[in-house]
Amino acid sequence: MVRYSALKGLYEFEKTIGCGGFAKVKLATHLATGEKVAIKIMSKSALGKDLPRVKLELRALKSLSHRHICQLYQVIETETHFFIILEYCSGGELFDHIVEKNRLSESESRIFFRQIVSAVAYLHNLGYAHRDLKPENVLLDHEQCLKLIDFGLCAKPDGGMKSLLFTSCGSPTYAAPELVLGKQYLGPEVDVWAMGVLLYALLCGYLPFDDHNIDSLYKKILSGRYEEPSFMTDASKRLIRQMLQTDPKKRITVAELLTHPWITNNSNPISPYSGLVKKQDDDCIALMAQCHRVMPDEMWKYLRKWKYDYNTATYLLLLGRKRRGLPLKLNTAALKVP
Ligand SMILES: CN(C)C[C@H]1CC[C@H](N2C(=O)NCc3cnc4ccc(-c5cc(Cl)c(O)c(Cl)c5)cc4c32)CC1
Repeated sequence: MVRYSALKGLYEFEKTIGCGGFAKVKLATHLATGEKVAIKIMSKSALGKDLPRVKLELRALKSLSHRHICQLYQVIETETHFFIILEYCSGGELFDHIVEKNRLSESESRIFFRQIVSAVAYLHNLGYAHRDLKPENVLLDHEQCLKLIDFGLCAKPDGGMKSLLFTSCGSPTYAAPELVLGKQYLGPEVDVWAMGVLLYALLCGYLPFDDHNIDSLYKKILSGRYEEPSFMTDASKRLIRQMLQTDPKKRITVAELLTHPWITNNSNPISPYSGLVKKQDDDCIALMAQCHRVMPDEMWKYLRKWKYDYNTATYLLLLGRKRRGLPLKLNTAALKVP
């Protein structure tokens, strides 16, 4: 096990929980609170030309705060590595959840899909597009609550969401026709298509467009034709058709999804801001102030700068403990005075 000295005394590594592209993700313990975290480790030399992607992902993660988006706690950069400390999602990938249940009922699919729509609407309202939405990038936490991850392809086109993006990215199976054609495209429409593929996978247990041969896969995507199994209700079929619309201009928008009857189904429309998680909490601030031997307002003045240092991680993890009704405690040995 390589000793990462930059995290000594702050985090204790347990095991590798996944590898994606140029990153390794390890399970670790945040020593001041004892809470579990996921640490995404990237070696700068291995990143090479992908280094800007990390900067993009970090800029996105630092501005995101939503219950259905994996929360960033801390960023540690050394000469050789990036360590991105993230919310641990103990429920694993949504993909595995679907596979083990074969497929989900319409009502269970709706519960999950509402959370995805809320997270993507929040992203789009901030001018971001995820561009790599797929079941592997949707995780579950200990309460079966969904968390969107992997913002490495996240785009915030400088001209806002109207300017066109070019880089074809993400996985071909979830790629919209305009992406497959290498056409100019707008981020949000590409996310809506991928959400259509995701909802289809929830309801059917398999993908609308799939083929081991990439060219026949592309042909299927461009045709926009897919199977509508008999167990799908007419309402589900209609919604999927509106999302898997090959013409991006005719495709339903996330804003329309928020109030779509299949989505609301007589319950309240989804607010894209639901579950904002970063807020001022006096109990957590008081505990940290006491440990640092400073006044609470001094502590909050420091915390609200959101430096994503060890104190940000400690504060956000204490917030999570409080939300779960757990006692607030700190192991001061691990806490560094600011
Ligand atoms: C490209 N994908 C396939 C790579 C795999 C890597 C391991 C992941 N993972 C598990 O496999 N099981 C458990 C598990 C638990 N908590 C996690 C918390 C955060 C992230 C995470 C968050 C962000 Cl923001 C991000 O960018 C990345 Cl790469 C990962 C992954 C977690 C995780 C799933 C995706």
